Amino acid sequence: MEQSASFYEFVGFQAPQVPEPADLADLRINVLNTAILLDFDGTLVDIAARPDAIRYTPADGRLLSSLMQGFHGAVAVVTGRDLADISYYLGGFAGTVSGGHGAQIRRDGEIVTQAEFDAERLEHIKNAVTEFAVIDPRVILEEKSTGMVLHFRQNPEVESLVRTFAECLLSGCDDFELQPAKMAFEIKPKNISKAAAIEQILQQPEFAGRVPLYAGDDTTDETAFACVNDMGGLSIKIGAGPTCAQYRAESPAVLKRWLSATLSKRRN
Ligand SMILES: O=P(O)(O)OC[C@H]1O[C@H](O[C@H]2O[C@H](CO)[C@@H](O)[C@H](O)[C@H]2O)[C@H](O)[C@@H](O)[C@@H]1O
Repeated sequence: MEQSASFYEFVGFQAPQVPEPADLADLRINVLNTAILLDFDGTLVDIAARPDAIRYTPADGRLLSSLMQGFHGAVAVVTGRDLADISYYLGGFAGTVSGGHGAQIRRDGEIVTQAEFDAERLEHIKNAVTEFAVIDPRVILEEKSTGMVLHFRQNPEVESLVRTFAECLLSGCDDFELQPAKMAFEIKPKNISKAAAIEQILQQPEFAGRVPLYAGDDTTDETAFACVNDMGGLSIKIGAGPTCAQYRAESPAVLKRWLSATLSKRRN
């Protein structure tokens, strides 16, 4: 039975504590039997003012290429971004990419998974959201092939208004749901998740039999952490906040330094 903190305060005990993740600096992995699965925003790149203002540098591209080489192709980027959008940033990255919070998977340049949903319903949702943003331009819209995001980073005061609007729009809707994100609310198909995408990716020959390591920064990454934890894998939370991940890194820069150092140690 779940007990709230006030129950424990009432009876004079402390609520059970989730263990604090260990420092990433203490983690050593074997490149020969580990698969690398990386979230994108807030994990590989720093969070920016707008979705199109991130800085994905040539050094980031080189790191992914080195990881592909070092981990023999067992490297995937698993992001909430639309596949078309993330492909633009990742350019020539040859590894597996999942977009739309698990709705899409691209492997060897081919889309091997595309979530099914009511396309007509999504069109109506997109139209309504677009009208909302015309009436209240304090939100920035991000259109995806599987959904829509309402960003309010520039105007945090509209958060509850945006939430109420989106909740009303989706009330009684069987196939789409609201997903809170960092300074944004996302409308996405139900029954898709990064965890399901990870399970599918791990069946690919390059990944099969390897210990999955997943790094992410957001509440949307918690299902992925739980998934790899259950498989006996490794999970890394980037930044602050409650998490079920086993390790924590302060920032994308710390994670990238650790990944580079892991590759260098392999060569020595
Ligand atoms: O799964 P991720 O790769 O972490 O993607 C999650 C969402 O990231 C993006 O939005 C977030 O990052 C933006 C750029 O730093 C920031 O401006 C925004 O406030 C954040 O919510 C992206 O735009 C979304 O599509 C992703 O779902």
